[in-house]
Amino acid sequence: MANRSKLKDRSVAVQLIKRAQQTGYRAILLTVDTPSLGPRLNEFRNNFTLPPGTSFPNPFQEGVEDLKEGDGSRSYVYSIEDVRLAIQHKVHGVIISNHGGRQLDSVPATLDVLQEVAPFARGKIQLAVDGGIRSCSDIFKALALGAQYCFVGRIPIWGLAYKGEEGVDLAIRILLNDFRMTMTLAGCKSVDEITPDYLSVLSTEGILCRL
Ligand SMILES: Cc1cc2nc3c(=O)[nH]c(=O)nc-3n(C[C@H](O)[C@H](O)[C@H](O)COP(=O)(O)O)c2cc1C
Repeated sequence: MANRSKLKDRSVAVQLIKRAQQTGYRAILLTVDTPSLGPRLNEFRNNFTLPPGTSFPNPFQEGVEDLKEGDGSRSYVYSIEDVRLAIQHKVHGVIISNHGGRQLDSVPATLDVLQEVAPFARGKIQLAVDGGIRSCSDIFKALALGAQYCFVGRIPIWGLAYKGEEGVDLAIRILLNDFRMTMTLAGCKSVDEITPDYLSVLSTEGILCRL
């Protein structure tokens, strides 16, 4: 099979899922919004490449070139419709993510999407969010808007660059300690107490509303 056509071949995905199942994995996480890599100018400017000897061994033996030609047959949206489909197909959870703002310019901030979809998802499916989470108060806002989970990408990477594994551990500990402090200062004794009542939102008309 020509290497480039692999992503279009659904049987490759089926094989991967079967391998994961046989190996004992109990969950899989699917990225549905990368039919092709976006124009990542920062990565181009920084000459971002995988270090020699690193590759994507699961789908391809040969390297990352495969990702440059996408599978346009997979459509995607970034909205309630995604969540509705996920519920319909009995998916356990959705991560609202914009790949850290690296994939498509001008997509909405993930917190704004979360605010839109959370009322629809409540009680039906779990929500996680990432993209632009830089501080403990960002986590607090995400939980207040209705996320059950909040992920970070760059923060552990910065820790890694600073001091390897120890740096990652430090970055996560700082974030968690600060998050506990934010809860204390906001007067929340448990995560369940973090609700939209703690937020003020500026509407598109410039009006400051209490949620
Ligand atoms: C250098 C870098 C490489 C990434 N590679 C992938 C990837 O291969 N697949 C993926 O789904 N997300 C990838 N991401 C996105 C992260 O999983 C995550 O969604 C994002 O970094 C969260 O945003 P934040 O960095 O603002 O916290 C990458 C992010 C960075 C910064």
